[in-house]
Amino acid sequence: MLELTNLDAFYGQSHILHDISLRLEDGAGVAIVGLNGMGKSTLLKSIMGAGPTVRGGVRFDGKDIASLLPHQRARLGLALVPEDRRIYPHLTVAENLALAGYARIEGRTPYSVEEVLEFFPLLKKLAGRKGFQLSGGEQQLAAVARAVLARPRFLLLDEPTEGLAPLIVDAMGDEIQAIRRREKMALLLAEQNVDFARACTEHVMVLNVGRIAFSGTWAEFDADPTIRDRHLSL
Ligand SMILES: Nc1ncnc2c1ncn2[C@@H]1O[C@H](COP(=O)(O)OP(=O)(O)OP(=O)(O)O)[C@@H](O)[C@H]1O
Repeated sequence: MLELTNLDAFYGQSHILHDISLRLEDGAGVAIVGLNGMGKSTLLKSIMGAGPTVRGGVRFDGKDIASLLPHQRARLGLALVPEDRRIYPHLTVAENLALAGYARIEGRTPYSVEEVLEFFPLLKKLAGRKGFQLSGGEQQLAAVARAVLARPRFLLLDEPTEGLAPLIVDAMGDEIQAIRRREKMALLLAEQNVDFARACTEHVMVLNVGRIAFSGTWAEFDADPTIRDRHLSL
């Protein structure tokens, strides 16, 4: 289980996240929604220990991991796919995936490249293509697949649908749901696309200027349209 208690995050003097508490049980799916600049990416990076300065509790299976380096958190089973994708442009899709096989998670055997390509049929057709020959959406799929290959327990996805065509968004949603079911992989998804987020998760948290403005199930979120109007409309 991943647990944040009274977490604050800073970039230099800028205080970005305020008093965030969150529990993500094994296998659970939580979406973090909110407009641009509300702190979604900062929250994921804070969990990974990759960027902001963090104050407060970050616990994994009851152990304090707040002082661990990102690669040490990765070895415990946390995986972050950042917004900017970072696929190696001069390696093929299959080679990009193969690299992830070296990132071992304690107690887990990674999938083979072939197995992961079976989970992502769209990528299978592109296995021999180099990173720079892929569309933005295909690169994003490859980045998600690369994270999945190591079989993380907690997958942190930062706006995977940003700028993608609706067909790829649908395919990605189906694939993420299928993998979650198969692996019991927990998902923390930062998203602006509420429909995609709803399809992939069971719970939702709304961030507003670095604070939790709402936390509940999607049914609770849908039952009160003022949440959406107040926090998700421009
Ligand atoms: N490296 C940084 N240094 C200083 N401030 C930053 C840095 N990265 C983000 N910020 C600021 O932190 C705040 C939260 O940004 P963050 O990227 O977490 O928001 P977000 O909700 O993920 O937005 P988006 O949907 O645009 O990615 C913003 O005010 C942003 O300008």
